[in-house]
Amino acid sequence: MRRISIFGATGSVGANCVDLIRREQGSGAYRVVALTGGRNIARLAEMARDLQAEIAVTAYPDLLDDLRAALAGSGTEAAAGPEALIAAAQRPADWVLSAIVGSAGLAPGLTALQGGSILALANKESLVCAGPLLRRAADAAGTRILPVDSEHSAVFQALGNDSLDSVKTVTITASGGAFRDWPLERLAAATVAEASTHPNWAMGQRITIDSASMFNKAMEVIEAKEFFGLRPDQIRVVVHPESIIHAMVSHIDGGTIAHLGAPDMRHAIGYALHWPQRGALPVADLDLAALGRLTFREPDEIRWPALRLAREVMQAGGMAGAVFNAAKEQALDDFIAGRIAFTEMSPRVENTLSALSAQAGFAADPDDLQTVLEWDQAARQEAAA
Ligand SMILES: NC(=O)C1=CN([C@@H]2O[C@H](COP(=O)(O)OP(=O)(O)OC[C@H]3O[C@@H](n4cnc5c(N)ncnc54)[C@H](OP(=O)(O)O)[C@@H]3O)[C@@H](O)[C@H]2O)C=CC1
Ligand SMILES: CC(=O)[C@@H](O)[C@H](O)COP(=O)(O)O
Ligand SMILES: [Mn+2]
Repeated sequence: MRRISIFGATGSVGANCVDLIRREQGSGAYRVVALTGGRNIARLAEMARDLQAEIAVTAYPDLLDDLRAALAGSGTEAAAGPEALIAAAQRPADWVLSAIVGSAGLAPGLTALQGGSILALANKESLVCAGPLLRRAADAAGTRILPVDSEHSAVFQALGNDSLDSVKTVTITASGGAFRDWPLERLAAATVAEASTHPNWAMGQRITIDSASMFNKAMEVIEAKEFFGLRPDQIRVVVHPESIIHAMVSHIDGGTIAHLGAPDMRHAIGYALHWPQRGALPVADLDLAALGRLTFREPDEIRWPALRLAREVMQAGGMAGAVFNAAKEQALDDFIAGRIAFTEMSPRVENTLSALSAQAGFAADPDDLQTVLEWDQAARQEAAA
C-alpha cells in the first residue's frame, strides 16, 4: 500500500488525481496521508472524508474553524496555514503530488523531496524558480521528480530509455490559447472572461490565462531545461491548435518520437501515479481518422513576447527564473483584478527583469529556499510598482 499526499487537492489537477484514486478505492493500493487546499473548504472536507485522509490542511489560518467543523466526526485532523502545509509535507509519504498553483507550491514540494518522497510535479513554478535546488534535494534524498505537466510527461515517455546524448531537439506543443486567431489590435481590450477560456483543456483560471498570453509555454520551456538538463537551443515550441501531440523528441539519427493523446490531464497524472508501470486510465482513445488532420505553425513572438522572455531568462540564469515567475504572477493578479490590460503583462515582466538585473544582477543559482523567496518578493514589489 502506497502512502500518498496531494498538495492542491481542491484544484483542477488535484481533483483529477483524487478522481483517479477514487476509481481504485477498495483495491487497497493507496493510503491517503495529507490533502491540502486553499479557500474551497467544502471540497477539501468532502475529499478528505471520502478518501479517509489522515490530515486535511487549508493554506489559510482564518479558515481553520470552518475546516474543523466540516471534518467533525470524520477522524481526519484539520490544520491551517503555511507552516501546517510544511508539516503535512514532512509526514512520511511514498508519492506526493505538487499541484498548488504559483510559487506557494515550492516549499511543500521541496520539503516532500527532502523527506525522500517521489514528487509528482505539476507545479511548474517550482522548477522555474528553483530547478537546481529541487534537483539537489532529490539527489540528496535518493528520490526523484516525475513530470505531471502534460508536455513534460510526454517528453519523459517519448524519451523512454534513450540517452539524452542522442537527443538533438525537444519540441513542446502550444495550443495558442484563447487568442490564437484574434487580430493583434483586439488583444489590448481582451477581458478576463475571454482570456479564461481554453480551446482544448479544462484547467484552473491562472494557467488558462497563461496559455492565452503564452506565459505558460514560456514557463514550460524553462521547466524542460531544468527537468531534462537540456540546452536552451535544444528546446522548441510549435503551435498545434488541436493539442493532440504534446511533445516530440528528435534524435541525432533523424528519428522523431512523438507522444499523442486526448487533452485530458488524467493521462499525465495517472502515468506518474502508476510509474514505473502503466495502469488503465479513464482517458478517451485516439481516433486519428475522426480527427482527420493535425496542424502546426510557428509561434509568433509579436503576439506572444513571453517566448522571447523565456530565452532571455535561460540566458541570464541564476535567479532570473524566480524573478520571471514572480513578476508574471503579479502581472496576472493585476490583469485579473482589472488594474492592467492583457497586453501590459509582458512589458511588466520584461521591465521587472531589467530592473532587478540592473540593481543586483541575477546572482548564482539558488542555494536555499529563503533566497528564492526573497527574490520572489522583490520581483512582486517591483512588478506591482
Ligand atoms: N490544470 C491543469 O490541467 C494543469 C496545471 N498545471 C500546473 O499545476 C498547478 C495547479 O494548477 P491548477 O490545478 O490548474 O490550479 P487551480 O487553481 O485549479 O488549483 C490550485 C490549487 O492550489 C490551491 N491554492 C491556491 N493558492 C494557494 C496558496 N497560496 N497556498 C496553498 N494552496 C493554494 C487551491 O486551493 P482552493 O482552490 O481551495 O483555493 C487549489 O487546491 C499549477 O502550477 C499549474 O501551472 C500543469 C499542467 C496542467
Ligand atoms: C495540460 C497542460 O499541460 C497545460 O500546460 C496545457 O499545455 C496548456 O495548454 P497550452 O498549450 O495552451 O499552453
Ligand atoms: Mn503543460
